[in-house]
Amino acid sequence: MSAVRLEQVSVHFGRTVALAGLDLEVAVGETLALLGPSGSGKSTALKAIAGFLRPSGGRVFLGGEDVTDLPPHRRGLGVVVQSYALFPHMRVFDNVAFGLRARRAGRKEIERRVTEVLELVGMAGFRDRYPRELSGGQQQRIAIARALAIRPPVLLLDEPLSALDAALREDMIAELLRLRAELPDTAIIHVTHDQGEALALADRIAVMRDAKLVDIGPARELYQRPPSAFTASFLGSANLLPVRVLDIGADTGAQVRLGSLTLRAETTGTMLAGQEATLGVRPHRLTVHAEAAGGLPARLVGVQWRGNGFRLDLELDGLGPARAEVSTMDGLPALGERVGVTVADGCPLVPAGGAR
Ligand SMILES: Nc1ncnc2c1ncn2[C@@H]1O[C@H](COP(=O)(O)OP(=O)(O)OP(=O)(O)O)[C@@H](O)[C@H]1O
Repeated sequence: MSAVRLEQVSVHFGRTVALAGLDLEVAVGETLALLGPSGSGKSTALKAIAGFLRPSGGRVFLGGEDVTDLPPHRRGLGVVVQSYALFPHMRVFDNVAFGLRARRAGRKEIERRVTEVLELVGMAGFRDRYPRELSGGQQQRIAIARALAIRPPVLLLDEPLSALDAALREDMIAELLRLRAELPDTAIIHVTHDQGEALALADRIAVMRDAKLVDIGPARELYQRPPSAFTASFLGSANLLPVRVLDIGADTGAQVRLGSLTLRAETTGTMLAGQEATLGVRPHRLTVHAEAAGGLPARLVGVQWRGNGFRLDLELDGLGPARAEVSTMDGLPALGERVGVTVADGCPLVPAGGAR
């Protein structure tokens, strides 16, 4: 049985359609990331599951039970939002005990359970502090402990790391991975617009756009073989380059023509020789060099230093803009000059439709 199931859930705010007939199923113990650009409906989907808003249509099931008409506190879920939302006047212990007290748990059970979840998030020594005496990361750990105290079968996380700085976010990703391993029966739905977070944490990723689900699948599969151009560019920032399919091999993939280059490409779905198609080329799969060295002729129109390397904006002759990532600028022509660009073999062909 699934932990969460949405059947054709729609949410309208006046004339805005925030969610358009979403079907979604999350298994017991599974971590699903809801990924998509701002305004795509991720938070709305999460709020419909939590019961914070009532769908205009469709049904929400938890553990097989129809909870569409139940208020949030009767759904028994753990919820963590971006801005910790701890009670400022309560010590850590009382914050974490809140849900248990609301459920009239006994004093001994509260003591045992709060101690247990504070240990789980590595905050056992902080039980007597007030939220203002904690760092952002520590507050977010307490918010997670508070959500887990009632042993919810489903944990809903709405951008829980977005208020944290980059280094802390890395720590918290490691923390959430550890937590996930310790809670094998808890389903987690994690709303994020950060593809790195989704790839690191999720078993499956659901990509949303304009109130709809675009693609859903195992994280690695979606990344390596994106089923749509939108997912290719959103999950991995792929350049979408026009190619012609020259030949399809049984298991060697396809041979494609990109400008003056002939390349080997991975196929998804059915492709036919002679067909026009789109190649999804991630920035690190482009190599940039002097124009005389061959490849696709282009102009270098932007250079950004990113600490661990450079991001290059290119204008490919006749093919449009593309982005590359290189570790060094040594030996590369200067900004504004002509360059040659080569593309690695093995990039995926992306089915037509759903372009950026
Ligand atoms: N309470 C509301 N009243 C009116 N419109 C709303 C309300 N909440 C959300 N919307 C609209 O619904 C759409 C989906 O919003 P939602 O918050 O679900 O997006 P999101 O994908 O979570 O975005 P973000 O990543 O920016 O949080 C947006 O167009 C938004 O403006």
